[in-house]
Amino acid sequence: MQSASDLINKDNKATILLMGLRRCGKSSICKVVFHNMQPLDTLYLESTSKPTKEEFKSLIDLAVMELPGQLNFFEPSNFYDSEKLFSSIGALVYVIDSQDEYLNALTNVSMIVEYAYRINPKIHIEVLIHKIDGLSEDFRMDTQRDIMQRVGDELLDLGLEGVQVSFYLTSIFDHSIYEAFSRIIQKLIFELPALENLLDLLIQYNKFEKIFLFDINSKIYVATDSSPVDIQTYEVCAEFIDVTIDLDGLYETGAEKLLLEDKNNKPIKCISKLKNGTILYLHQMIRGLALVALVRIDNGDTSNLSQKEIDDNVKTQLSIIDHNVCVFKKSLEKMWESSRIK
Ligand SMILES: Nc1nc2c(ncn2[C@@H]2O[C@H](COP(=O)(O)OP(=O)(O)OP(=O)(O)O)[C@@H](O)[C@H]2O)c(=O)[nH]1
Repeated sequence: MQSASDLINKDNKATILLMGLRRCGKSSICKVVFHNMQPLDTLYLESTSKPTKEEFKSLIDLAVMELPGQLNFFEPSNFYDSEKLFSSIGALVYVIDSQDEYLNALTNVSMIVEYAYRINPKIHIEVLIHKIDGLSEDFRMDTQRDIMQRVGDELLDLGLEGVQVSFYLTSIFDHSIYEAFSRIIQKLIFELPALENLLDLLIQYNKFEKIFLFDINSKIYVATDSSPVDIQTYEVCAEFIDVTIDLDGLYETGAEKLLLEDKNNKPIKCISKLKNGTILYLHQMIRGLALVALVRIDNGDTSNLSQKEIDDNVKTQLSIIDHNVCVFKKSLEKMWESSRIK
């Protein structure tokens, strides 16, 4: 398995490089995921003419670079030294516009993968089959199969049969782009197995059904427990963050408080009971992260209990959860202090 220490670039950051042909959607993805731009507003984005680099602080410090589609990557460039660039990045994310004729993109991605892999064999190669909102369910699957097959064949022709390429169906108009970026960023987190173990322990000793460790600003989850992710559960938990921020804004001095780290402030917590009895639980962590979980509290046979006794039981169980989450937060702090990528 790849060691994440190999992904640290000169600035000690995990770097993601976004590439793809013109108008495939690279800037839109950056704006929607990292700057909360409304997807429809991306219609007015101008074509990018120079490479851009943005930095984000989350559990790890992350840099996202975008190479404009109009640059011919294989021509000498004033903007970057491609050899240095590829040797310093953790993940290459290549975006393919699935609504457009994509054969050129497939040849382009294969050439880039060959080049990148030769310079940096540890690089993660991720292909986004993007703008799938315009395709029917059946056609999405056909397109994915076709692209995977053709990319596989091209790489085989180039003698690169061992290269691991991951494919994701994405759109900025739903949560698929967040899910894809969550999985990509997780590959750059050295401590991920340890984090997952801790989250599994939380599930084991509490009434959690599912836990996500979210980056509050982007709604990317940097870790989750080992049970499979169901997109609806993700959506409910991600939207709960917005609700919490809005509510906090009503009662506190500013919603941005949740995004900032202030040791003197108490961490923000929010609990909400859904109609089906499930409880949504949010607890602010370190570095702009929040633990968001679905909790199912089982009151057992309540026929002989008064409403007050039932409520007291729920309160007790929530206090135990609070205590355990605080212990998790301390472990997270320790983990981050000794983290290799900061
Ligand atoms: N339907 C649909 N349109 C999208 C999606 N993502 C981006 N777009 C649209 O695609 C167009 C091009 O998007 P950009 O983000 O400017 O593309 P780019 O790859 O950065 O383009 P260059 O800067 O020229 O390299 C815009 O009109 C976006 O609104 C998507 O998921 N679905």
